[in-house]
Amino acid sequence: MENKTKKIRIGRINYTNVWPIFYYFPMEQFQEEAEQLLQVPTSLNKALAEGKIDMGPISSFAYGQYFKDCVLFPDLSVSAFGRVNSILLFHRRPLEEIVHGTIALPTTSASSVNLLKIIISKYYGGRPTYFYASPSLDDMMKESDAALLIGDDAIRASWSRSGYQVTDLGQLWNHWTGKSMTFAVWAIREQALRERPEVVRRIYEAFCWSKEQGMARPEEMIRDAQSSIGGSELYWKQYFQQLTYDFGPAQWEGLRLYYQYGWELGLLEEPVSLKIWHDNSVIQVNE
Ligand SMILES: C=C(O[C@@H]1C=C(C(=O)O)C=C[C@H]1O)C(=O)O
Repeated sequence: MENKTKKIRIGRINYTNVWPIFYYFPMEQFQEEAEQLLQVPTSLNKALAEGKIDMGPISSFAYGQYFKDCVLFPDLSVSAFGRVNSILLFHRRPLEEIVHGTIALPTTSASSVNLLKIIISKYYGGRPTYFYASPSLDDMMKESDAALLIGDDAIRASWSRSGYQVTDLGQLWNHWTGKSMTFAVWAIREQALRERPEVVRRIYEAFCWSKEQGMARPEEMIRDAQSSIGGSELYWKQYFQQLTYDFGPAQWEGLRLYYQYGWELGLLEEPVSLKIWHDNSVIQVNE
């Protein structure tokens, strides 16, 4: 029997990058059954770990930390096969020269912060000093050689003519590995899945429907992004087109490599297994 009194709490990342999946999400259909919490990724990661939300997008790195309690939904993610345009490292000198320097990391991110650590360690042999800071480029750069920004903070900073060199981490990952990188995954706590399988299935189907709508008619979403953040119609059109919202074998392959490196470098405590929801059962992806 489903426990019908308990609402499903859905997290929502407060960046434009999730709009193609959330923009048309019919929340009004779930008024009695679900509620939404809008936060930056690290707050949602913590909320999911503590059981304060049940499902929604979290940092892919956070799934690597809490995978024992969670399952991932197929076909939903924020990924890129190359450029992301909103996971950006700003640096004063060429990358090769700053990999032993001081790098400021945003408190909002888990996936990208660890992606940067992996790339610098694995591919540049660097050992920088990292420190965490609020996502403000000017403040971050006061005492560092480089600063990482994600989401809308990165987009705004990329328009600011700061004079810094800019490296796109999605592009860098793809350059070194030839693979896709997944930044956000759609997770569900296994407990919620056990307690409310039917409503969870309907919410998942509504997300898939919303994603189809977002892909098929992005015009209103693009106008909305222009008026709330700025930028041209072309900018947003390309931004949403360059991101991938799927989560299938190509994304799993890139993510598995990311988790493997994360484990090898001691960023993750143990090897991560990818558990994917399928029609109310769970499939383990090994290869
Ligand atoms: C593509 C992005 O990915 C985001 C990056 C995250 C992270 O670094 O932890 C988490 C969620 C994603 O939405 C972005 O910030 O633009």
